[in-house]
Amino acid sequence: MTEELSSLAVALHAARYFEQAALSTLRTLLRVAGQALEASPHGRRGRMLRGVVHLRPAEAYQRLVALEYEAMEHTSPEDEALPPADGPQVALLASASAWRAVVEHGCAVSVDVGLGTLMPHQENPRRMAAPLPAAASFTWESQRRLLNRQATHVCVLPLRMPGGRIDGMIALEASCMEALGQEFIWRQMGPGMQLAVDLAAPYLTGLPPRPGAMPETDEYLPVIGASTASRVSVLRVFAQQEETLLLSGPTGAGKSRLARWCHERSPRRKGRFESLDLMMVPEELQMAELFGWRRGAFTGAVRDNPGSLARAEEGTLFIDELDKLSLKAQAGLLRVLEERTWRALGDTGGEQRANVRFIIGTNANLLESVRRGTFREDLYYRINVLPVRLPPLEERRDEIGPWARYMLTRRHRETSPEGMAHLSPEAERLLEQGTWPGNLRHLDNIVRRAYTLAMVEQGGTSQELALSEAHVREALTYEGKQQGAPLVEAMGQAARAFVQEARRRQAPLDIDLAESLRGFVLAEAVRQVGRDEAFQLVGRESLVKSRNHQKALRQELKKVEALCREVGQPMPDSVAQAEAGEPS
Ligand SMILES: Nc1ncnc2c1ncn2[C@@H]1O[C@H](COP(=O)(O)OP(=O)(O)OP(=O)(O)O)[C@@H](O)[C@H]1O
Repeated sequence: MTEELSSLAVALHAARYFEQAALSTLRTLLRVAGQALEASPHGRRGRMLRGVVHLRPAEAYQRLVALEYEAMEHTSPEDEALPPADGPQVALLASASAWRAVVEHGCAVSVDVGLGTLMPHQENPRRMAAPLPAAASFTWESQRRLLNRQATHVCVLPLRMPGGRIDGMIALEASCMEALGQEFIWRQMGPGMQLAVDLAAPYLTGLPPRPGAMPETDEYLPVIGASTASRVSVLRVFAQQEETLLLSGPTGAGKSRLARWCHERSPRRKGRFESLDLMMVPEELQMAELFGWRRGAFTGAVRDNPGSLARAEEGTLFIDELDKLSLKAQAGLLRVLEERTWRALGDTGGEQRANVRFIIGTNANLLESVRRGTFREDLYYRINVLPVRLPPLEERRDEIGPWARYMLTRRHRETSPEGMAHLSPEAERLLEQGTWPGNLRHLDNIVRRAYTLAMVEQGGTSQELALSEAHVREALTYEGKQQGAPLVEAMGQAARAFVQEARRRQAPLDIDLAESLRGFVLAEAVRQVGRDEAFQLVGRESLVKSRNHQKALRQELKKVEALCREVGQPMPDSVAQAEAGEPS
């Protein structure tokens, strides 16, 4: 092993790209494991299959590299013609349960696929005293997928960073039917292999990806910048899988479109792509929207309705803004994900089987929601199988220009299908320097507004259109004015309503009751983002830190209550919910 480690150190030192470091590491691990297997009692019947490096810092996939044991001798780390990062071989991913296990235990884990067990190697695991119970964490899908590719035993080693953070894992797969249910070779190999992985970890996380051919663009993903290229390569692999894909990223970053792109590249592309945006569905209707209903299931259900799940049968269901799912509907979704069966509301017949691939979108930090108790931990782990984070536009500035040009052409073709639109270099530069809190949606809005200004200037019709810096500048200025206007106007309206009410009444309406506006604002913020975030949103994070925000909320809501009492109106729903402490 010492010799292997020193040649690995030399190879890592020479590596310029992540892929080279990954292949050198896999080659070392597979060679050492292959020799150990040969020398073991299973040597005659067992064989090594492959290794896969998964780089997933901060809970999101960045890169993948796989190496088949058989192909090992034909590739060399010095070879510039490295295997494609998104070749079919990488599609053979290790189990999500294995990821959870290495993160929870902080050490290597042996997987016995036949038994469905995950055994941490260390006697004194980081979090749990006992090995993860098989049924609780190792799913039948993982088991089936591994067995389909002959893998009976898997060793998963964490990519540990200084300080204990785990930024990925390396999975080694072997086939040995005879050893099903038995201690395999991994445990005695573990410490040596972990040393190799610890040696490689800084290179794997620090080296840039190999600059290669950019992934192809298409109508669903018309722009791919250098910074998103490696994510797109990973997504190309994930699109082919059946497991749940979790797309996170800020609002307007393009998650819905990317979900559609994945569907179009999946074996389910002939089926439907169904989208359910939970932001648009009130909590009490979420179960109904998801599962559909039978006539008479509830007041107002006058006819059957199939629901999103049934509509997506044989296709893909994209559930956006998942953090808005109520705890009750979370339980329902978990059941479908685990058992693949469901029943429409009010249906007295048998359960239906779901043949659907799920893609989940969220701009919230779900792990944080788990900590706050508003999102189920078991559901989180069930959907965190193939997580990919879409960065904000700020982190992919190289894409701003190409996106703006694409959006301009797209807008122009809506009016002049044969027309040509041109974005001046100065206009492009101005856009590139801008800040885009609303990401691609925001950029699209500005381009559309600048386009309208240019059109007006050019008399309303033009086959050839030139968008100048002045148009973009004006569109941006207009935006500044627009942003503040609705708020000021709405406050004015509230003031008018207050005065009108005071005039209408026989008794005066005390102006101090106008302070209840603060309560309305807080209740609305709680409804939109939850209690802790609501206080941060309105600049009162210090109250959250000192844990005084519940009390402050109660005080503000009391003023709303006083106003409602005074004018003889019931409390609005958002206020009543915030008061009842219901999660938003
Ligand atoms: N692939 C794409 N092709 C064309 N336009 C796109 C694409 N991706 C994003 N856009 C533009 O950005 C806008 C936002 O994209 P999208 O709805 O996919 O973002 P999102 O991350 O799902 O946002 P939210 O979290 O608010 O639902 C689109 O309306 C469109 O203008």
